[in-house]
Amino acid sequence: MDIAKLAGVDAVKLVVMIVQAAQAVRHNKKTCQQLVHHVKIIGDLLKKLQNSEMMQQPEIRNGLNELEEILRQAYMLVTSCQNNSYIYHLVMSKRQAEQFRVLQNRIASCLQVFPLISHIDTSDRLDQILEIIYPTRSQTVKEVPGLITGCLNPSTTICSHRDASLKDLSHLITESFKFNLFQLIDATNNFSHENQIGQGTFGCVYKGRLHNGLEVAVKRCFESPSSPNQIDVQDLEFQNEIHFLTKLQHTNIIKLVGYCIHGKERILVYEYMSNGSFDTFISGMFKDNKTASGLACTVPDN
Ligand SMILES: Nc1ncnc2c1ncn2[C@@H]1O[C@H](COP(=O)(O)OP(=O)(O)OP(=O)(O)O)[C@@H](O)[C@H]1O
Repeated sequence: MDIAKLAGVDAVKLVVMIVQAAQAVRHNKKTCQQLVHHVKIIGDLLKKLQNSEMMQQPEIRNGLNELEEILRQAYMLVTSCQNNSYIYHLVMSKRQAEQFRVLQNRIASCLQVFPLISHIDTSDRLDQILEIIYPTRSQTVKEVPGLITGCLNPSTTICSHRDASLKDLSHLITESFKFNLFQLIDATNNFSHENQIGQGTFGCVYKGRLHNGLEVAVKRCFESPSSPNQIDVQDLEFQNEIHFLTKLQHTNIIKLVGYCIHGKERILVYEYMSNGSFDTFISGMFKDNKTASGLACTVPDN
């Protein structure tokens, strides 16, 4: 097939075509399977992002166009491996090997960009949620507890995302909630076993008391895995949680009091909930017929 004939085919369709084509290859079977493995990952990620409004943004579209171009080449390469001719294989094998190498590199670079795209997408969605919760153009952060030295001045006004860039906003907020590690060591009796009140997927939770007397639940995240990419993803998830909870201050949302980043340590500090466990609290919220979403929050009915 001529590559020009693939011009209108979108990325998801190209992924399907590549997977099918790989089933009929005669040469380079193993290399084709490796390529298909990565192409399938891309396909799954694309399906997840498909309905996101962000996919229509010009900079994302440009990236997608490039991705489609890579996938078209991948399809052509895989179909060329279906050729049965021994002579063809002999003549082309060196060239194909080089093409596979180049494509694998380009695909690997694409895969590195996905966590970033997904991070931007999550931030966009959070902004949309905020818009529902706080429809006013701006709001004063009066409810943010003034617990830490250098905490936000209560009169500080946070503009809505229409007025300030998300980057500036999240920087402004997250900087104001920072704890240092020693404050948390002090609060939790050096993360002692006696202070441990639970454990979740991401880390152990300790009961603690801050200098000002406030009881807190301190979630000390498990150490990041050693692969550099995985650390990036885990850090993005950590930042997302800070970003999300610091922006959402509502009576039915567990308040994030602060966070700490120190070397490999990633720690989140929440208000302590004395009225039973986290699960009890969540099921209680459901009994109230309120909507709950991902991070155990409820959204006002109005
Ligand atoms: N703010 C809090 N106040 C009191 N106890 C808490 C608080 N947050 C967590 N806990 C306790 O720590 C346990 C673990 O909580 P964590 O949020 O880490 O995980 P989870 O939500 O239970 O599970 P997962 O992380 O898998 O979603 C909870 O079951 C609860 O007993």
